[in-house]
Amino acid sequence: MAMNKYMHPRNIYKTPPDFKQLGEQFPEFKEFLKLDITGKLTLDFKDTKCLRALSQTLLKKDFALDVEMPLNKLIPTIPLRLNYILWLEDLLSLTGKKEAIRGIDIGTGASCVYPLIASSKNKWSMVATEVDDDSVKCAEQNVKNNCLDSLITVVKVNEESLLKEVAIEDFDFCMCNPPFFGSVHELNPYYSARKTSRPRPKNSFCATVNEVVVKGGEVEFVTRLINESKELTTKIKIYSTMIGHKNSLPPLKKLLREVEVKSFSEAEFCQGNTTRWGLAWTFYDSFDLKKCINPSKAAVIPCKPRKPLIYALETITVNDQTLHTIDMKLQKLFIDLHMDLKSISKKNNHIKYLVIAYKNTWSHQRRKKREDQRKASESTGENNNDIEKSQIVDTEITEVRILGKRENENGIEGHFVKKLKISDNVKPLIEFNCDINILDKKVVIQIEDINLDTNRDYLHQIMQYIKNNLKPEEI
Ligand SMILES: C[S@@+](CC[C@H](N)C(=O)[O-])C[C@H]1O[C@@H](n2cnc3c(N)ncnc32)[C@H](O)[C@@H]1O
Repeated sequence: MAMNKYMHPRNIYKTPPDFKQLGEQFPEFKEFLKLDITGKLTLDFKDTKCLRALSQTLLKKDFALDVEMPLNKLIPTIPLRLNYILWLEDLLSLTGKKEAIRGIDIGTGASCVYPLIASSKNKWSMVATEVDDDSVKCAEQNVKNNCLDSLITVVKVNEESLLKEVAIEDFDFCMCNPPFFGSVHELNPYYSARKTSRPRPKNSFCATVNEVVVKGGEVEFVTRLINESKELTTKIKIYSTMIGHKNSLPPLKKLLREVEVKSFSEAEFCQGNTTRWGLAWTFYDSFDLKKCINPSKAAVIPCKPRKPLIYALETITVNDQTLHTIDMKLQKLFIDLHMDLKSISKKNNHIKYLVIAYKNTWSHQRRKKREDQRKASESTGENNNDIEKSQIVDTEITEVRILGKRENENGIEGHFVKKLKISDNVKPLIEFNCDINILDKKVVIQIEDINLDTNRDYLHQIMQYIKNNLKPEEI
């Protein structure tokens, strides 16, 4: 139960179920309980029948669901499934839609566990897809047994497509627990030479190969999903998937950037001794998925609302060029600080950037400048005023930037980054939205951090840096 404290804050299994109570309430569960040497009632987690009894009992007790789970198929663990549903609730709340939510569960399995929980808990309408004939039959029976036919439709689909067969109408979201492994070999840690020292899994593992193994593993499976989403774009508001291995995240996030999603969000699902990950993306710009707090962080940080920091340049005279001039100056300022500008939207009197900093480049700037000048004067190497090449290599960030001075069509000189490469494994230090607005002939700059767990001091320091370097008299 090492990671239960990081479970989603609304997950009812944060406090582990009391086996004694459960046994008293459900006699069919009691027969699987054993006394351990300390006299505590326990379950044999290596026995698939015990795992199934626990999952079935929790679904009965907490969701009034009666679910058939064939022993030769994947036995769903309920705390993890609930973590995913709760995260979807958080993501959907960003869209503003509260009722008549419609979703697709790709690969629902024999239990049809996600649609059953989603529709009994939230009254969501679900289309559940599956390729395996036996699983389709069992899933349909489970829907019928729980009288949820009006909310859940099980569809037998073709292996070739993940969404296209069913995403004919519009949906609010899609979800997926993909086969995680690329080969049977990967399944058993003992087969993999690299992992011979790994302990045996604590839980019994029971599933058919097709449920958990797919050619190319989860990266290829989710790559297909991302590529299909690129074609369907706004047909589905939020695309999402579970990820079984952390190292699958970097290539998939890279692909999301390449297909130019409007925003994406990742989550960590912690339960018992297992961690899984979630990835969600959208092609809508009316909501920002980055605003969704990672459930494992929300579980441990107190949630107090944060206000954006505001700098109003009141003394300047606003003309047609003002917004553009400030835009150029701010872009140069962020680029000089080695920050990454992810998205820029420009509308009439408003400009918005998403800014990402990977290291603290804004503190002690004067000292850094003096050191740079000293190094430059000592240097005998090539130094060209127009093109400055610098290669900064540190343990975490590899950044290659070629800065060029150019004039735009309005004759305003600016610096332009030609190439900025940041390793996908590097975690941002701070991500913030920067808004420039012209309101009542005043320019207002507003910055707001996206993740609640970032150090708020950084935002204050960055705002101070902006104030020091963007003086009204210089506009
Ligand atoms: C890891 S299991 C997940 C089962 C269930 N959703 C759960 O969480 O317990 C993956 C499921 O996806 C199904 N599947 C594989 N490829 C599929 C495809 N192209 N379309 C729909 N389902 C697929 C498999 O048959 C399997 O039942």
